[in-house]
Amino acid sequence: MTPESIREMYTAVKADPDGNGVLSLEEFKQLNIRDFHKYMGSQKVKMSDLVRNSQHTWLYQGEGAHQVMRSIRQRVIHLTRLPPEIVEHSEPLQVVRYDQGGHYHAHMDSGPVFPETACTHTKLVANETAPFETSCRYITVLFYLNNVTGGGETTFPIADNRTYEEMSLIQNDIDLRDTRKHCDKGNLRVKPLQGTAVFWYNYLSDGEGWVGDLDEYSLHGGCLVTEGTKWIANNWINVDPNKRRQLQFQEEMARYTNKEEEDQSEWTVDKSYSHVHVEL
Ligand SMILES: O=C(O)CCC(=O)C(=O)O
Ligand SMILES: [Fe+2]
Repeated sequence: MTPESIREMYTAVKADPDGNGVLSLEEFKQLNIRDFHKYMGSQKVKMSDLVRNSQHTWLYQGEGAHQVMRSIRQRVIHLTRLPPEIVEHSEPLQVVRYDQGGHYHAHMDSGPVFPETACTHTKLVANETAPFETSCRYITVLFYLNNVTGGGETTFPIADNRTYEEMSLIQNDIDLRDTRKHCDKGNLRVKPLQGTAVFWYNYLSDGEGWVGDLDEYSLHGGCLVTEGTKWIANNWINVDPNKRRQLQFQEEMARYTNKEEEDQSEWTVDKSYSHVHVEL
């Protein structure tokens, strides 16, 4: 967005009554979601211009979660052969629904990591300020939850393309990242099949047994759903390419989990005395 289009939007949704160009927390809280939807409708945003056209939610898989959620997590631990604590402290399961006409243009699930980049999952524990942030999704496990009547494949436009250069993604007006128009031209396409999954690494190895640079060949997207509905789920495994920060994060999480267990056992003792009624 340009500064002008932001100002235009603020005026349309009456977001900045004092007109100072900055949206304060108080002004944000006063926002009326209806005004916002009305404004978006009036903008006639083209479907193809949206990076994605889908809905999603998150499902907890940690301790105490439903057995189905726990078993998915266990299977991901076996599949990835990673230390369980790395998987256990990763993001929850993201469940996604695309209706007919839905898509997700080609993208990376995670960003490049420079020395001054923080990972979302470790940034609080690392307690460092950083100008950039990314989700540090080392692995993606994508589950297909249904069979899609038409379209909806997962495309990897440049998978295995050893001669890939960034410019070749857009040639003669053909943008290979456009999953509404050009899925048929990509290098690899996976058809959704209920109960199956695809699994890939978003980062290369650093050659020393740890996470290295972003793997540009992991570019992928969801093709246009031409008929029916598409349901998928994503399990992202977060690892900080900065090993020290990842280990510090794991130690902190272990401390936190142990503390919770201690609190829990105190509570159990309390509970066993709960029938004792003491008159004060
Ligand atoms: O819908 C697909 O097949 C791909 C989904 C995806 O890439 C994502 O959710 O990050
Ligand atoms: Fe993705």
